Amino acid sequence: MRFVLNILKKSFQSRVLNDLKIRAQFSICGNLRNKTLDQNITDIDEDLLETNKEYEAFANRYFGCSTYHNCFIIHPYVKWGPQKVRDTNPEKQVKEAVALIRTLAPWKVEDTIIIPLPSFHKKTLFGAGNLEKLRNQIRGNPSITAVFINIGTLKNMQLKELEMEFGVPILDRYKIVMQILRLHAISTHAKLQVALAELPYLRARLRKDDFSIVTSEDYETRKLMLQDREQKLKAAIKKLRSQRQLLRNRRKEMDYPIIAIVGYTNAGKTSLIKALTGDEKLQPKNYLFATLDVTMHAGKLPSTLEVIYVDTVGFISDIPTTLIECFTVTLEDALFADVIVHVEDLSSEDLIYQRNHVLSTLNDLAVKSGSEQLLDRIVTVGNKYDLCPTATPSENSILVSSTTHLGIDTLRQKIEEAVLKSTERRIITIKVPSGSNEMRWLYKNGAVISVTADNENAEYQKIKMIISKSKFEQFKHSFINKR
Ligand SMILES: Nc1nc2c(ncn2[C@@H]2O[C@H](COP(=O)(O)OP(=O)(O)OP(=O)(O)O)[C@@H](O)[C@H]2O)c(=O)[nH]1
Ligand SMILES: [Mg+2]
Repeated sequence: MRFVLNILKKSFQSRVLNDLKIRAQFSICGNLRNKTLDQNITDIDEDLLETNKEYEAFANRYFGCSTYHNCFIIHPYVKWGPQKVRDTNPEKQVKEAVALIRTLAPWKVEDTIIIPLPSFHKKTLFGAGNLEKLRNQIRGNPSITAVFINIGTLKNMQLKELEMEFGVPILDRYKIVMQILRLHAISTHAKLQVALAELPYLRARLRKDDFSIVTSEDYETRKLMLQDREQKLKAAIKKLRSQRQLLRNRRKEMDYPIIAIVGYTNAGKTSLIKALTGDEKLQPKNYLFATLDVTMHAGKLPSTLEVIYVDTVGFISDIPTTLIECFTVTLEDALFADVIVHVEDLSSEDLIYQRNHVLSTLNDLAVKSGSEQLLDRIVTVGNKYDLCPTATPSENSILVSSTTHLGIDTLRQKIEEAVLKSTERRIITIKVPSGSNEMRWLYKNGAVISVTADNENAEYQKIKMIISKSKFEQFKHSFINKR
């Protein structure tokens, strides 16, 4: 493989063969053992992801990963009106802002402050009194190297004004989330999506009065550079999309039920899959956006039915839709799942807010893609129950602890019920002659739960098994109708 790669690398010179491996880690199941689903994405221009110096210099000015910061966090919030955020409070939102910065370790938080505002529209964001107070506090503390204003996206004018007022770089949620994604993206797939997510932000920052733009030609060149990059990235992602479609078809052909695990970032999705499958290779991490790649993991349900769990990228509130859209390609896997498991973090102070955010995003995605039926296939899980046994979960949710495995067996049972319903599989008991073709056929095309001797006829055996509606029809057609 490496030899082939080298030849291709040489012959394409500035092009590189990027290897996208969507590897299903079929670790514990009999039938699934040793099967992998590998995909190669080829012919991606290396400039897209690595060596375009001009683009890197331009992007680094805005996303600047080169240095780390000691941040002063300002959480502005609107008390009344349409911009008021519901189901949460400023103190909880500040905690999330702190968690975002900690995810960028060694970045640090120097201090935090909450400021009520009448709206987010003002040129300087804050009124004169607050501005003066903040200016004194920030300029008077030399250890503050950046200010993180905890709102989705600041306007150009606000960035410029505040940078002048405070004398340090100004960051918003888009910038911080981008920074995290840039650091955590490992696979080609994730990197491509992150690269595409950067562009709308950069485009909005591209200004004729930028100090680095001397002539209007500079401005046009950069505009074209962004356009060109966007086209190439979109083409590469389109290719990925069709490859993922192929992969989905292949999975469908294999006829293993697919269970997508979704939820707010850090809710414990990866940990839950680890608990459900026993896959020791999975590494849950206590930071936001630990998972940026969709991975597949095999598991067994109580009846012995083999399923594939899909780990997905976590949701987060208050980031622009352009950023979310870049991850919809990964969420498409969730949309094609047979069952969706929505993991909630019971220990989160912002549980209701996170729940509503996940459900409304799923709802939007389902409506957009015309797959509303998906919303009836959600199993809700209250995770981290060990941390807060007194928490009030949402109705019908299954309480579990992915670390102590409390409630995991009950969850497997619930998932099985949901899978049987959504895939029109059912549990049947059927008598077949021992060692017959019928018996072999059933073993091949269903999940056998148990085999017992038939007391009435020693030549027959009773097979209890799970079988899909279509396979059962096939069985009747090939065997029963011919008896
Ligand atoms: N005490 C306790 N901790 C848990 C539980 N489940 C997960 N955690 C911890 O929560 C943190 C996040 O877990 P992950 O499984 O990485 O969460 P995730 O939802 O996959 O996160 P992202 O991929 O970043 O969106 C880790 O430190 C886990 O050890 C649980 O049931 N109890
Ligand atoms: Mg994860």
